[in-house]
Amino acid sequence: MRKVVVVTGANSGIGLALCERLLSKDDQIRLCLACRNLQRAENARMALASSHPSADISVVQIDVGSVKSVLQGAKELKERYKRIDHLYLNAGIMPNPRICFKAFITGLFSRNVISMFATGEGLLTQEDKVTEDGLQEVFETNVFGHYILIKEIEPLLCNVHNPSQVIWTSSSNARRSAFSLTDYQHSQGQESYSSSKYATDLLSVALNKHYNKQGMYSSVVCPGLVMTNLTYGILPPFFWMFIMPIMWLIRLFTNSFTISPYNGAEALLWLFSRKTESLDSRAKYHSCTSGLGNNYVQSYKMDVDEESSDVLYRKLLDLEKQIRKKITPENK
Ligand SMILES: NC(=O)C1=CN([C@@H]2O[C@H](COP(=O)(O)OP(=O)(O)OC[C@H]3O[C@@H](n4cnc5c(N)ncnc54)[C@H](OP(=O)(O)O)[C@@H]3O)[C@@H](O)[C@H]2O)C=CC1
Ligand SMILES: CC(C)CCC[C@@H](C)[C@H]1CC[C@H]2C3=C(CC[C@]12C)[C@@]1(C)CCC(=O)C[C@@H]1CC3
Repeated sequence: MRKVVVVTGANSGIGLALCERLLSKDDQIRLCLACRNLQRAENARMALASSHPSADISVVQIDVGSVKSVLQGAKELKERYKRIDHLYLNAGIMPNPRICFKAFITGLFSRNVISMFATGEGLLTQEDKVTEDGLQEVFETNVFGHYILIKEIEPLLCNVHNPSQVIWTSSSNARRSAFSLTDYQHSQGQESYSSSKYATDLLSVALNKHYNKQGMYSSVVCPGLVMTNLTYGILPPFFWMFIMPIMWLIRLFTNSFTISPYNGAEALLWLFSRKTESLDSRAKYHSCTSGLGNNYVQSYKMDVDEESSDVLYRKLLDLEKQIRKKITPENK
């Protein structure tokens, strides 16, 4: 049976590099690019098809920042496939990022300098906004839209005899102190990205608790620091090009400067061939690149506790109910 792989945010950056690497590994897969912009998705599909002419690559329109769009996209997936073997939840945003240069300079002369480069902790703030669904945009895009997608295509993912994998692109920037269960959408603070990635980590643990017995396994990946449209929103491309020699130098001290989308996709690709039984529910699988440019995967225990993960999951179930009522009032 040909494996079905769905990737959100597949038209650029890490998502696109993952698709390219998946097809190079196994061009018998049925690959579906789940993207919000059909033109960008079609361009990506054509680029992938030109290097893998015999591959089965299709597109589905899903804007994870809109529940209506997720419901419509999920309906199309259910019409098209009987099951989904690997669902990569990769789409993500970091809107209006700002660097705190004071924290950067202070960090440079502190003993936490390596960890600062690896996680970006305390260096960035973002400006969030409210979507048409009435949710915080970063939370809806990075977490809730994907959560609804899983719920909608649950029958395609849950099979005890043939388990499926859900793989989240999280981040080393996920931080417990940026997240609060009383403000899990992060409407109050300025670190919505960090908060959303921590929520991803908590949600993945909860999904394993609720779905492993039904044949669905969730894992979390950190791709490292990668040059993509997301990082070009933090500093312009010419600046990153200019400091590239410094980045290679920093790579001698931290393996998290993966830099290219190809390298960043390492752990995502690695998980593709893992047996579900061998996965650790609480591990974050990191793409790593050594000073000499060699790629490998390292797993670290996540800073999550079961109670917080349960509480968040219950809050998401409640929010799901509310949103579904709002969108389809006849179901009241
Ligand atoms: N770059 C880095 O250093 C790191 C990135 N990550 C994570 O990796 C993931 C991929 O990001 P990256 O490749 O870096 O950045 P890109 O901006 O290149 O890719 C993000 C992808 O997500 C898509 N996307 C954004 N919003 C939506 C939406 N509402 N609905 C559907 N798709 C959407 C984008 O589509 P469109 O082209 O239409 O905008 C794009 O395809 C993200 O989750 C990010 O948080 C994690 C750690 C480090
Ligand atoms: C000399 C240069 C390397 C200076 C760059 C300073 C900062 C802009 C960067 C240092 C660590 C970076 C980092 C990210 C963004 C850019 C930095 C803060 C991320 C937060 C990007 C998105 C992620 O998901 C994780 C990254 C961690 C490291």
